[in-house]
Amino acid sequence: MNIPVKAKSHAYEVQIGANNLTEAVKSFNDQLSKADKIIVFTDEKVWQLHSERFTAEFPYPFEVNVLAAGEACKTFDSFFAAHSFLLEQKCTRKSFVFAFGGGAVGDLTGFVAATFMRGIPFIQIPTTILAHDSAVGGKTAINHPLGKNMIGAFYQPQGVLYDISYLSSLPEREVRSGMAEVIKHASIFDEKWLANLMEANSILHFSQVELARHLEQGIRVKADIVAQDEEEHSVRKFLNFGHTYGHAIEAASGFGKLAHGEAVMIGMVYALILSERYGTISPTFTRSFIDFALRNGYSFDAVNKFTFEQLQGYLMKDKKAEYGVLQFVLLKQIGEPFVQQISVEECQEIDRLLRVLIEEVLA
Ligand SMILES: NC(=O)c1ccc[n+]([C@@H]2O[C@H](COP(=O)([O-])OP(=O)(O)OC[C@H]3O[C@@H](n4cnc5c(N)ncnc54)[C@H](O)[C@@H]3O)[C@@H](O)[C@H]2O)c1
Ligand SMILES: O=C(O)C(=O)C[C@@H](O)[C@H](O)[C@H](O)COP(=O)(O)O
Ligand SMILES: [Zn+2]
Repeated sequence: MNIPVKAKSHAYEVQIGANNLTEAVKSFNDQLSKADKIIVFTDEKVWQLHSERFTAEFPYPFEVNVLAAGEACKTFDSFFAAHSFLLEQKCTRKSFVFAFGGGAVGDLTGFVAATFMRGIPFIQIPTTILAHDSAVGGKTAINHPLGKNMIGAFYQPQGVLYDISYLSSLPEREVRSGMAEVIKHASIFDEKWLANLMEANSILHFSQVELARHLEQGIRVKADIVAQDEEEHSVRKFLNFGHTYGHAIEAASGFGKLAHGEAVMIGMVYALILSERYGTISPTFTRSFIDFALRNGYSFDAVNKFTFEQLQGYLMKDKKAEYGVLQFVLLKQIGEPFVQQISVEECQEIDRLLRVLIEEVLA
């Protein structure tokens, strides 16, 4: 199935299927047959698991650059090393880059492609559930120790080739992390979809067919928003639901300690408590959302490792903040997101309420 992403700067497709890698790569034959070099960026875990299969299925000669797994590859050092690799390989503007891995590989590779000789084409080959989100929409970045995704660019891939048969090797923790972004897409888009997820016995053990349905739906939500607002001046902010507090917890923990989706789940609960004050989300719903999260193995322990004061500096670096005032994505109701300015005092009050609620639920 092909899902169009009509971003203003460049329109492309997400080709999603099972065992579709070879065919999907071949669909770029016109461009790839003219490339002077094809480079694949991947990470050490993905390569250890899938190098044999990938090499057999990838229909062109390529050179591979194996990065450190996880957030460790979203650093300035690995960004610089990736550029060195491309230069050593004598890459030019006629070269073509692939990102074969999860969101970390995709974000790093995209930023390298955006900046190498001021921009060369790249294609995303996502291998995680989470990357149904990260591979689409052209946000590329590395982290700065002071904040998440602080150095980056909007740079769209030429295409996204999603062969979900590669997801079967994901450990449960990464399934959980990835499903948090599915829950985010459902929360900002469709009450029935979220209810369906919340009613599932477990969101960690969907069949391939069910999982594909959720991923396709998530990609459609994202593609539709990116088509309206590629560079996050308006509705794209909605895709940041759960990320203001989530990114603060993720950064404070030290990148890679919490998985991105684990942090976003905490951030979504924070945003729901805040939403109770501005719309029709009820405390009962928030409580049922926490129960749903706990049932599926999400943890809120990270919150109590930090004081609000320790999180505040990271919160204030949220990219949506304007003139020193935080903007949160809240829900009027499920499926109806909006952006609200929030004072630091209110932010601190919600942080306190979150801690009380966690204690109550876990008691
Ligand atoms: N650009 C965007 O729009 C966007 C959106 C969401 C998240 N992100 C970013 O994406 C990153 C998180 O993405 P992620 O969770 O995919 O991270 P990841 O790339 O770190 O992958 C998570 C872990 O799973 C392993 N892995 C990957 N594929 C595997 C497979 N098929 N089988 C077994 N193990 C596999 C990786 O080696 C890694 O250890 C964060 O840096 C986040 O900021 C970006
Ligand atoms: O695509 C977007 O826009 C998103 O916000 C998707 C998020 O899931 C993703 O984590 C994104 O990288 C966060 O962006 P940031 O601008 O807050 O760093
Ligand atoms: Zn995210």
